[in-house]
Amino acid sequence: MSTDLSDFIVIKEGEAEILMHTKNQVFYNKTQVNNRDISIAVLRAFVAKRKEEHEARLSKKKKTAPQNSEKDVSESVIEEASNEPAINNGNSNGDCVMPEEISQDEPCSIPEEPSKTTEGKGRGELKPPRVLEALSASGLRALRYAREVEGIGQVVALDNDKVSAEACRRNIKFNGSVACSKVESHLVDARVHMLTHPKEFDVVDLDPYGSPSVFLDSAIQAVADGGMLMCTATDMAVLCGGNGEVCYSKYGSYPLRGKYCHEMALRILLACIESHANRYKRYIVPVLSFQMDFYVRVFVRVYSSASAMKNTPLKLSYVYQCIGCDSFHLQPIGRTVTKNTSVRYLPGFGPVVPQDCSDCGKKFNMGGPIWSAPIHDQEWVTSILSDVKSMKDRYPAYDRISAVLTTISEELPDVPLFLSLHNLCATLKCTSPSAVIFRSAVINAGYRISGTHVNPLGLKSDAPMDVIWDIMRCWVKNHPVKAQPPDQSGSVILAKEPVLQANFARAVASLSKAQTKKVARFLPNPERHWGPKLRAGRQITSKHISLLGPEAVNGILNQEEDGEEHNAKRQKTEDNPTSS
Ligand SMILES: C[S@@+](CC[C@H](N)C(=O)[O-])C[C@H]1O[C@@H](n2cnc3c(N)ncnc32)[C@H](O)[C@@H]1O
Ligand SMILES: [Zn+2]
Repeated sequence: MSTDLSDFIVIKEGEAEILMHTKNQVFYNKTQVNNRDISIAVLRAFVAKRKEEHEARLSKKKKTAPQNSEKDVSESVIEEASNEPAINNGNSNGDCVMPEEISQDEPCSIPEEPSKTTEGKGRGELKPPRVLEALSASGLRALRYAREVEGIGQVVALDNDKVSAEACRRNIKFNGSVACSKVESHLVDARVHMLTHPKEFDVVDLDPYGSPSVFLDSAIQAVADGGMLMCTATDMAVLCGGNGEVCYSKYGSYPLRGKYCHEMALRILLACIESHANRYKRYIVPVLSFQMDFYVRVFVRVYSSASAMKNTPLKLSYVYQCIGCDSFHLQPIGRTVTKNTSVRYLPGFGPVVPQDCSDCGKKFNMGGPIWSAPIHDQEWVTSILSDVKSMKDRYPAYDRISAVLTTISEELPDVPLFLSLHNLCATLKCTSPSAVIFRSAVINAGYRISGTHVNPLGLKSDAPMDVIWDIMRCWVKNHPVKAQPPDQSGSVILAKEPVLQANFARAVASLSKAQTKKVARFLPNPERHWGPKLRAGRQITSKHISLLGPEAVNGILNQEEDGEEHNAKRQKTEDNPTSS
């Protein structure tokens, strides 16, 4: 089958160009440029960090074993040859080639037999990191990694859909010699490939339709020690509590429908990845986790250690969420007792809340377990952000990703979930203090407070709930509310006298650094229909409209109508858009 180029349009993102069939048989979502840009930024940081760690290991080894001969050192530690890519992948990617006939079995690249590990012992070299793009569709992401990330090794792109794998191969050829030498495409079930290549990839990227849950067990086994798993989940309705039991069956956690649900989604995904890691005596360390547009994405490093794994229960908690007011409380799963030098691992003390909420008297829902340890490594975040700022032109979604990374860099790292000032005020039926006034009162009471990247109105604080309610009681004393029925949560809360006298005087730290400098932290979507896309080749049904919302579906309809046929049913949908 030869390729007629008039059937294709060329899409360029970053350094990569892909050929998209006008019939749109292969998945491509322009919205995910944010996702791909951040992934490239993290990948760049990973390449640098890995090299740094390797050098530190080398010099430590040299210091602790001065008696060793040079030869011993080179043989007993992982040595470094060159972190340069096999072929310079800067802008000299070679000319684009026209796709010729591509047979299914013909490999596009001419990869040599990949080495089993990239940090080989005794051969004196740190090889460039190997990347697995397990669910690659058109190969756009794999191509961007190969062309844009200096020091990257082989990029293996998988897809179990024949048309997608063919498109990927075509796109590899289309991107020239560097792409051809670095990216290889396989038509295979990603789970089989990952299970049969244990610990062979320094980076595994999962970017599925919907939930990644079925891929996690194999993916966690394919990551090399110290490697990184990157994982997207777009099934936000599941992760955010639409059907708690479905979330439990996929991820092993119950979601709650609080304002913080998107952060909870991130933490459920992390807890789930950790549980898969633990099955293989491994554990994760999150580097960056974010929620954007219609999905969550996490970047975690994966290590093996049976003893470090014992700490997992200390990093997980259940969440009690009051059904009457906005109070929530974390119930850690485990605790430790240290005696002299020995540490005992024990179940957590509980319950951390009484049967009825001590603020409003109502019952609690219990969600989780969630990952309650930090979801980002702030050192990584700072370095990624400054790196992104130093090469603005290389990130098509620079404005959006720098805004998100800025907000993340200011999040309190050790405070899971957040409060919504609007919800607190809705409970009390009072007018809202400004965020600056509320933040000031919290800081003046001796606690910390920050924003959150998932919600412009969310506030993270280490102040206990009784302090938060005391601040609100004091606010209401100066801004009285109309009398409400006595059994309402707000009335119960306001019936108590505050123990703490809130001080609303403006505190210096009440604005974040970004706010002070007027740096953008939340940006609107760049265009309409900035949302999820249907699976490639799918027909649109009313189920899609209810799942994705008419806005997203209308985007697809519009695209199709621009191209070709449209039927009356679709037209009808478009005539009656409602906001999603
Ligand atoms: C959301 S798309 C990937 C998009 C791509 N990562 C990007 O950035 O443009 C998901 C892809 O996973 C593929 N897929 C689904 N199940 C798979 C499996 N078990 N093994 C390999 N590929 C699979 C689908 O065919 C589809 O092309
Ligand atoms: Zn309550």
